[in-house]
Amino acid sequence: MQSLNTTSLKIVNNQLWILDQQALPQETRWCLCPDVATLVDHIQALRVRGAPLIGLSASLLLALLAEQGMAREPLTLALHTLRAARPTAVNLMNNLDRMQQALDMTDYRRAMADEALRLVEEDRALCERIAVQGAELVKPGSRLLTHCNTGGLATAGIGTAIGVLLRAHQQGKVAQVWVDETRPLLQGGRLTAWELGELGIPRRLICDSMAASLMAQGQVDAVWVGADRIAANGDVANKIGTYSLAVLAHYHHIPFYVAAPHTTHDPHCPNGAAIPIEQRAAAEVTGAAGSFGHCQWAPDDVPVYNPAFDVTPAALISGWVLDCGVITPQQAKDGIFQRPLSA
Ligand SMILES: CSC[C@@H](O)[C@@H](O)C(=O)COP(=O)(O)O
Repeated sequence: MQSLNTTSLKIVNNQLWILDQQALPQETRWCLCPDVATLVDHIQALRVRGAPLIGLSASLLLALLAEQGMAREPLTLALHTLRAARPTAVNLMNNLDRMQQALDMTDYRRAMADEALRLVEEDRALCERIAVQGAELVKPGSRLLTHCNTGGLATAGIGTAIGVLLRAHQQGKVAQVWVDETRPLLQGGRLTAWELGELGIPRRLICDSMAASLMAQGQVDAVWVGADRIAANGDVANKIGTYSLAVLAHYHHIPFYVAAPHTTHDPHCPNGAAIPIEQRAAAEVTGAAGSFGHCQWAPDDVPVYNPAFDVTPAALISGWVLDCGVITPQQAKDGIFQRPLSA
């Protein structure tokens, strides 16, 4: 397969490498993904993460395995194993549906390579279109708040919500980005704080619990987040903590925007309650892991609740900023998300 280079995925000599998003920003470490078990482990450990990137990494690995001579039956098994790696982000399932169609073709080896690379190129283009649409909504001098990480690390392109922040910044409209640290896995504190720095976007890190008082002080002009799945009624699953930001934004009359590619939309999922929410290990909440090793502060025997995502009801969303346009609350109420969307 031809070489490929994105911020966090690369193909060199027909091998897939992922940038370890658990090691950043202290260390830039690339990990090899020679087989399905290794990639599933990287995905579950969030070394590869972000809705679009998970789907792209799985598609690229399948294409490489096909090229290396893997037969249809083991490829089908591999596809099903990858599909189950993480349950919430529907981009994984949507990408794998397309890889399944390629696998069904006579020349499936060629078809899978072409499809995986097409998915990467499409994701790059989708990010660009989201950014163009979103930047128009940003007013000059804005202080924007974002949650989790939605940038080049999480996609093949410039990102979703962070892509919007980048284009708006290039247009001179961003005074500052408030970066939620995003407990428990700190995608904001580790990844977004780093990525915005690399992009030269003025940013200031806060603990998640500080957003409310900032809003009360009038220091947040809009909230921009990504999405892992958009249901048929417009409800959105995204990183845990997103819903509380939406409630806070609503109370303080602050616009709350969701930026995502149409590949994050799932018309078969009727509403947020039907979105499968991944539950994760207690150790992520009882302590923290990082370049310093693992540090635990909670008692060993404390019971823990650790959902990786929450659901923001459509009623709290000011606009769904997609590659195919900005969906308004009225359009969502009228059922636009009940039908498939296209680029
Ligand atoms: C462009 S990434 C959009 C979402 O995937 C992002 O906001 C998010 O929730 C990521 O969760 P993660 O658990 O880090 O994969």
